[in-house]
Amino acid sequence: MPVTLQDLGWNDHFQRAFDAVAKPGWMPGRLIRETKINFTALLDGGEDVDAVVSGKLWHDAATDAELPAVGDWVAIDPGEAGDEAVIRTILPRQTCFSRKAPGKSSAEQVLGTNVDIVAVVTEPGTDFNPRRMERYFTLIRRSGASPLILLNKTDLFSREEVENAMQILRELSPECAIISISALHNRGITEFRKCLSKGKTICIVGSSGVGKSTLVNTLLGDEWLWTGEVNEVTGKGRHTTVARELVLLKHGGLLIDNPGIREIQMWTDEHTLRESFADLTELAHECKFADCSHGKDSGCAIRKAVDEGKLDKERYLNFLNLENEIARLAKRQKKRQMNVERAGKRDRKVQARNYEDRVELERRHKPNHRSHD
Ligand SMILES: Nc1nc2c(ncn2[C@@H]2O[C@H](COP(=O)(O)OP(=O)(O)OP(=O)(O)O)[C@@H](O)[C@H]2O)c(=O)[nH]1
Ligand SMILES: [Zn+2]
Repeated sequence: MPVTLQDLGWNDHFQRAFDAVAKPGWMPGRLIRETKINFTALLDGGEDVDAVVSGKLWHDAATDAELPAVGDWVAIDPGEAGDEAVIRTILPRQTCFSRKAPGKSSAEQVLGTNVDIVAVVTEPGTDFNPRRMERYFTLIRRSGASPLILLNKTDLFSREEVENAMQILRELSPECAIISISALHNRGITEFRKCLSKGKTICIVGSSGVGKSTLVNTLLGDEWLWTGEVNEVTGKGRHTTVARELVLLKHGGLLIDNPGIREIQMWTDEHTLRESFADLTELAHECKFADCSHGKDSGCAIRKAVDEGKLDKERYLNFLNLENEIARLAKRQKKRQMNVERAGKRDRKVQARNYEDRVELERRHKPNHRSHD
């Protein structure tokens, strides 16, 4: 059966957005792969097409986060015969999963868009860290996606150990679904699959070694459907961890297979951060001093709650660390802004010119190139 737009996550929201901008001949497509020079999009029927970003779209993007990303629904202009297909617009994103780019920059790095569920994989052993989970939840909440916790490697732990870990996670985020699994032994996978209904996009994150690849392989098995090309040597669908890719799952649902988040840093704003610690922010109003640092200051309501055992110490420390993170981020952002504002405009113009030249060049060099003639 041919792949429909609905299978790919299309809905009324995107249809309306598309109808509002589309010119005759334009087609909706979902971006499944990004390379240095172009994107691959899946179209109605499951056919894929390579497309470049329009010069205007490139030019109008104030930040990298506004450029197309894997998961985006876009309007594609196939152009005249012989033209390279062009991405004209990004249809408004329903969710955007991103983080602060690795390193010192404060730029936002988009990991995947229109993601419905972000599954955080952890395990009851050495990786187990409620504080880190808080950080994931903050990122996920900010993206607009729903969080799901997969407690993996349960085959290595006793019932009590697993139940204990589950309990801690439940208290941390009561509204979040938690599934205990063993990716290696195929346990709990059926329950996990129930979350992956038709048109729903999932993204799997977690520390290195926690079992993400094993889980993805278990999930895909030999039944994973690559609508893209097949490797001539192995006869298998291409599955690289280098590029970010979106895969259509045979039993419904889509997976954005992300090359493992090794360095999870927060890209978030003060508001979101405070929201995830709303109870502590509330409590801070009761501190004696308005500028209480919740450290050694006298009359600190938060420290009092810790001392009285009403507030978990870990959560308190996490709260303090997050405050530091906000300050560091703000400082970096400010510094960057000063440098970038001057240089940025100039650089952007050069990039755009290069980009337009390249599009033009490709057009001239590949006069008969079309992806699916
Ligand atoms: N016992 C047990 N081992 C598992 C399970 N899932 C994964 N492993 C093992 O854990 C190790 C790491 O698994 P990976 O799937 O490579 O972990 P990853 O999260 O993809 O790691 P990165 O690629 O570094 O991000 C491998 O040796 C797996 O065989 C499980 O459910 N039970
Ligand atoms: Zn205080």
